[in-house]
Amino acid sequence: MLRATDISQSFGDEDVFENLSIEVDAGEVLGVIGPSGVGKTTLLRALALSLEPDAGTVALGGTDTWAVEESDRLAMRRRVGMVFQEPSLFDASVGRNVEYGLRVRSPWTDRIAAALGLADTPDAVRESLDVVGLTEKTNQHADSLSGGEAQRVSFARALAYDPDVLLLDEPTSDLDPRNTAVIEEAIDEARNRGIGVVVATHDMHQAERVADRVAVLLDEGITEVGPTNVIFEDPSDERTRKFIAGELVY
Ligand SMILES: Nc1ncnc2c1ncn2[C@@H]1O[C@H](COP(=O)(O)OP(=O)(O)OP(=O)(O)O)[C@@H](O)[C@H]1O
Repeated sequence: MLRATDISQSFGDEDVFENLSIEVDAGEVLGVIGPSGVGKTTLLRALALSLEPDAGTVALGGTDTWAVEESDRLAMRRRVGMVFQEPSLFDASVGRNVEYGLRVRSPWTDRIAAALGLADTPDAVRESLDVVGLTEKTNQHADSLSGGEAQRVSFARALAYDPDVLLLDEPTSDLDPRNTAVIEEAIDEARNRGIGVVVATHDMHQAERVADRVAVLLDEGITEVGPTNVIFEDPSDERTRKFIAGELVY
């Protein structure tokens, strides 16, 4: 579905990663774990097509995203949803915030819907808010939400437009256990819908709970990628083993 091949990125004289390859399939959750500052966010920005890597390719559905016209790349970018560590909602209702991802409504379609007496909230908005347990807050203003609820709305917004791939950058690092559990269930639901999900997290337990496969990103690049139970119980790379055991000090 989404595949980065031999990508390299540096900022000034700092190499973030070199010749890194990673892929996520439809309907699988890939965890990316690694210490803070190792380049998880940079990797996700490359996968989101918002950063063109210095070298290598990023292909979506087999098409090299940086070899196509800008307009085609923009269309491809819309097939990749992203949820950041900090939720950022607009100055509008919860429903409007989620609906933004759909980009199908306009004042004109609003007027038609009102004239015909149709429901004001599109099904995709209702269903996405249902996944994160917030349908009852559809008409509430976004600025009245708690941080955890705001993050759940950010997730619903990304889910609403049915992306092929969903990239989550430390989606629950500021959340309490209850909101974290809701997001993790929503990740499950995204997988069930056939979406390829990449979750970057420094919380190894979260990766163990939600991921089908895990990639371990250390200073040397990706030391190992494999099924979650193998990475946590029987890694083949010594640096992976040390990282999982908490023996690598950063
Ligand atoms: N736009 C940029 N310009 C310069 N340096 C950058 C830029 N983006 C990232 N970096 C540097 O690249 C390195 C990797 O950063 P990145 O945010 O990708 O790491 P991370 O693993 O996501 O860290 P964290 O878990 O703390 O968010 C850091 O040293 C960071 O300072």
